[in-house]
Amino acid sequence: MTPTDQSQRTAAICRLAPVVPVLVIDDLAHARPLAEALVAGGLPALEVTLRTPCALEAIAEMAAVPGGVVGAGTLLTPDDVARARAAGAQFGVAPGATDRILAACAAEGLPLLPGAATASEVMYLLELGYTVQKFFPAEAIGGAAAVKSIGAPLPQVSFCPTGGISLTRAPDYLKLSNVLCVGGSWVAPKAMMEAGDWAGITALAREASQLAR
Ligand SMILES: O=C(O)C(=O)C[C@H](O)[C@H](O)COP(=O)(O)O
Repeated sequence: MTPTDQSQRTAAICRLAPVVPVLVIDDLAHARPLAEALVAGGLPALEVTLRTPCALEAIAEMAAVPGGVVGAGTLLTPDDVARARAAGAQFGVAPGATDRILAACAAEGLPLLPGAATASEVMYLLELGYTVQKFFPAEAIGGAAAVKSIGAPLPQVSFCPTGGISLTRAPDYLKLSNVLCVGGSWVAPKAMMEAGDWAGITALAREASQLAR
């Protein structure tokens, strides 16, 4: 799968809603109700980070939830890519980009949202054909002002800024012409998951899904 094809696919996924929830799932039993709660609130694209032992099983459970589009985040190795694909991930997200990760996603046919934090990183990925990228860690590297500035010389690249973004920060990004959506963990707080407060998570998702772009 070429980088151009991958970018077309990730652009479509990013356009599904203004926010892609970034999920850290510690308990496999949370996977399905969490996905159902977020989809019900209007956030269909879900990024499950491969940071917990049950993450791959969680992806497999969540992939069966109607209306959801489940991807794997924190892809760090080619093995992560292969296992995410096998679990049913429909897209991948990485905090940065290495040649090994890029090659693995191309070989596995997994559309990747590769991470970039500088103009040089954005340009490198653009040369390869990745026109949709994650801007990470967004708040720490200049926030919406940095995304806007990079868009002046590089308007052909669109971003999903992620990292430290909240409901109140999101609008600054979403009004930019080079932002398709933002990623964030705020819609799935650990305490609400542990309390089984799925209605509360649906309410957070609904609030996020109604952000203007
Ligand atoms: O796991 C990845 O692939 C990452 O690149 C990191 C995540 O995108 C951030 O951890 C988002 O989390 P918040 O900053 O809490 O919204």
